Amino acid sequence: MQTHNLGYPRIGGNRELKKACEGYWSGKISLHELQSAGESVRRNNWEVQKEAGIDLIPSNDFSFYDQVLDLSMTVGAIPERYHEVILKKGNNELDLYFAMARGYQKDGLDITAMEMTKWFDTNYHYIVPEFKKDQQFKLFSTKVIQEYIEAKNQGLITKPVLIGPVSFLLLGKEKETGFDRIDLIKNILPVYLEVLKKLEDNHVEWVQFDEPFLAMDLNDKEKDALVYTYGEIRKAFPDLKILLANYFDCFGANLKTALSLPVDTFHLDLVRCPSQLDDILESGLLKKRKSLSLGLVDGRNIWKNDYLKSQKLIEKAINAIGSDRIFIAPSCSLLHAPIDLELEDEKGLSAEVKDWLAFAKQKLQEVKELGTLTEEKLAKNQASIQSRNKSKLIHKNEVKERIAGLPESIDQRKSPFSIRQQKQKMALNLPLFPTTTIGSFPQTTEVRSWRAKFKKGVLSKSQYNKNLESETIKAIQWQEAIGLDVLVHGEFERNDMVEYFGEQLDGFLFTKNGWVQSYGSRCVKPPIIYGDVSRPSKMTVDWTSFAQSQTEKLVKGMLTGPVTILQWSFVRDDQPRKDTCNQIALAIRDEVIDLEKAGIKIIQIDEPAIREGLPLRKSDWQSYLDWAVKAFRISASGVQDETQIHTHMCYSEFNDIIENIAAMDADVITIECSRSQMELLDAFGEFNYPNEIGPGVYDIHSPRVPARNEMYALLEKAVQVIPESQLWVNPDCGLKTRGWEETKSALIEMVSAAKLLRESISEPIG
Ligand SMILES: CN1c2c(nc(N)[nH]c2=O)NC[C@@H]1CNc1ccc(C(=O)N[C@@H](CCC(=O)N[C@@H](CCC(=O)N[C@@H](CCC(=O)O)C(=O)O)C(=O)O)C(=O)O)cc1
Ligand SMILES: N[C@@H](CCS)C(=O)O
Ligand SMILES: [Zn+2]
Repeated sequence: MQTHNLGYPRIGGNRELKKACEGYWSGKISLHELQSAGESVRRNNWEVQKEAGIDLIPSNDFSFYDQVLDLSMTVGAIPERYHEVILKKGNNELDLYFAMARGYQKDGLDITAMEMTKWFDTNYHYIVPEFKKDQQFKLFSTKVIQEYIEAKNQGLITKPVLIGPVSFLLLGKEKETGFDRIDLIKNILPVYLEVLKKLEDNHVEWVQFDEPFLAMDLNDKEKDALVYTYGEIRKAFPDLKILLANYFDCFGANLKTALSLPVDTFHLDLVRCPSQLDDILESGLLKKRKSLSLGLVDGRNIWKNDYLKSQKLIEKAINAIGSDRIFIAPSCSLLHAPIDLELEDEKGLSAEVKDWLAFAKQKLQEVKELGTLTEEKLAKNQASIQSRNKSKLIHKNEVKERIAGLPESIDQRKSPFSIRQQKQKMALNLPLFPTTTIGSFPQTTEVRSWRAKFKKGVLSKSQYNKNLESETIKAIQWQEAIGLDVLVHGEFERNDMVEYFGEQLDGFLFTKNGWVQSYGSRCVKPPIIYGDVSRPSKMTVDWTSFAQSQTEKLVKGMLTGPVTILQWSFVRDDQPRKDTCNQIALAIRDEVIDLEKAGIKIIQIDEPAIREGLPLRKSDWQSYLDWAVKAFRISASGVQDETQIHTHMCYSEFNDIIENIAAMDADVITIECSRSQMELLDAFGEFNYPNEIGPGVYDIHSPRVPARNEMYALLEKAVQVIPESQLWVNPDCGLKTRGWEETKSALIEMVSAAKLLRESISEPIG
């Protein structure tokens, strides 16, 4: 048996790449320094994998921002609006690349960024490729070849990783009507062949093609595209060894097509879909000499692998096809795992708990050990597994009893929306097109440094709180001054919208350095849910009440919803996710009720991850949606009719789940909309969505400041779709990643756009 890896985290053990990119963007470091930082991350990653004894190590899994954007650069899918960036004096390929990712607002240019969306059901975001009807492709960036040569020069023959052409096209978006992007397969394939030729010239042995759309529902045309693609690649490169990777779910109905492809190895995610090993072995469709890559080590979670379970799957495969035809691997790229458990000290994670966990580096070790499993290693592993199974830390009777005793009506508001809306209009007295923001204000270096100093014990708790109070007061005063209608406290006390709650809830652990890339240079540190969840005390009431005490205007309470906390944490795997979600929902429900008791009249429960949590196959959607929607409703329904519940979602397509969003029955939903020019709103209009909506008019992912008329134009589009009495005005998402200067300018413009709209509505028609 051989071992291989599908991809390694590229942020660097101490987030070196994040710091280098941000340094380059702010002009603090040179291009050369940025490139050296990249080189050093790659060298280190290759070393770590080599030391772990992995046989086939990936290359081209590194990226300065996103692997899908890298591929858009490789195949020259560069939208026209960026062509000017190339021409501007002093700009290099990376400047163009970053302009596509982040927008470009200098040298007299003002270019919006490309859209960003979720990578399958993960919390990683990719930059959406843009295609036109007559889209031409040509080899533009040779990064994949350069990185292969770079590793080779370091004495390592790597396995370059490329997203396969079918998945690449499907990940993208048609930017004009009248064509289907999968029809571009014939145009794009020659560029892949050119890349493979260059790799072959450099004596490449293996290439990994990721085709994760194999885990989704594919139509016949898409399946035909797969057959065509890999047939052509095989024709052109009869000797190239090809590993075709599918992950995040079963091959399902695509199994027959997949196994017919002329590739050498099929990678299976046996964590998400262990039953597919039987399906494949019993199908009789696996041709002689084809091998299987068994994705046994969970690339999406942090629990130690259960060697006994893995051993059973390995033995089954060996008995059927022999060990020569087997690779051992993680289930997917390790991009989604934190890097190194050894960076955690005992103060954060107790020795008992640490023994239950494996991060990316430890997962490499697991892959290696599974490839050569000895009795001794198995016994040691089973001792850890038993220690976790039997631990007293995990179970809390009072939590289980509360869940078991919940009444049927636990997810019901007192009255239907139409009645609540009237009562809320009376109680809140808001103008037409109320303006608000989504919660966070800039998390400046200063705010973060206070927290860092407080955590290190350099700043006292009272001084830390005083600093946060003064930041909150400034934010409240400033919001009042520019005329926003519903204010927020700014979330300055929060490191992250999930981690902050994880730190306060029982049943959660958090790490010091367990960073995972979320998008570009932005990382998150997902908490670990290891046991039954409960809320030992109020989590947000003090800060919200403090903010409310500073103003006569309404301050919106700000919570993260149960599905999002679940989705953005590493979740225990010893009970169904639904059960864990309900426990979190009750904790949030208690917080909502406490906020109401403290006099807070509007409470937002963010659920940006509801869409992302959808299973990949439509047939599995409804059972997920049923429990996810119910968990949100449990969290939201403990309040009086007059209390207005908001929810917020970003990076989501809503068309196919609009009924379920309506079933959440939030009084107001704010959604990200601006990058898609309000396209996302159509689903709400077509469905006659009954409750109130705030479509985002300001793209908060880009440093560019939208002008009043730009936002006004978006609002004009919105009033075509949504009745006036239901429409709110707000940015796409929170403003924590932005600086104050751009935030202030943009929000002043936004308020002014809302005022203009009010004026235009009040003028008599004709
Ligand atoms: C809304 N989004 C979120 C997602 N997932 C989450 N878990 N949280 C989210 O908010 N998914 C979808 C989107 C993704 N968007 C984002 C947006 C922004 C970030 C982000 O800003 N990440 C920060 C890290 C945030 C954090 O935890 N900050 C800590 C400080 C950590 C730190 O760097 N400390 C420094 C010392 C600081 C100093 O001295 O100045 C250090 O350790 O070296 C905190 O505030 O305490 C990022 O920087 O990447 C993520 C996802
Ligand atoms: N309240 C959060 C939502 C992000 S999705 C924020 O404003 O950052
Ligand atoms: Zn958001």
